[in-house]
Amino acid sequence: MRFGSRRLFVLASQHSRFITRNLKKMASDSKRAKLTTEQRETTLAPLTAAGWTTVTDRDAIYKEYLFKNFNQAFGFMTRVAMQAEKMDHHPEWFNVYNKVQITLSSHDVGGLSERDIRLANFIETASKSVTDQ
Ligand SMILES: C[C@H](O)[C@H](O)[C@H]1CNC2=NC(N)=NC(=O)C2=N1
Repeated sequence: MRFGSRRLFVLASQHSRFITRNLKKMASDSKRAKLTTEQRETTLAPLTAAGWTTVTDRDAIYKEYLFKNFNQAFGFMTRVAMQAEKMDHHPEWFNVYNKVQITLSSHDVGGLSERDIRLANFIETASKSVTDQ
């Protein structure tokens, strides 16, 4: 079978779009999937060291933050809320005065995913930036 250069160009372009689409799909699928055992070992270790614990009755992580007062707690929550909206990934949380209790889990996959790890790491940074003031 012989192809003219125009036909070859069209085929190459289609192929390249096909590859790009599949790579993107694979990347978003893995972000949406539950964490593998190996991912849990590497990504949860630093969070555990920072005080996050795994929840006993479900596949989720939890941490309680204590701030100086309500203003500081709510400032922290505001930062987290804006990031959560940006990520379309939202915490389960409870606040009384200076206390914020946070549970993270991906409802769509029924457990921990990369999005929980990313949000937890953001939350760690946000808590530090608020208490540093
Ligand atoms: C419709 C909307 O995109 C979904 O409900 C999003 C919103 N935020 C979410 N947050 C969390 N933690 N898990 C989800 O599965 C989830 N899904």
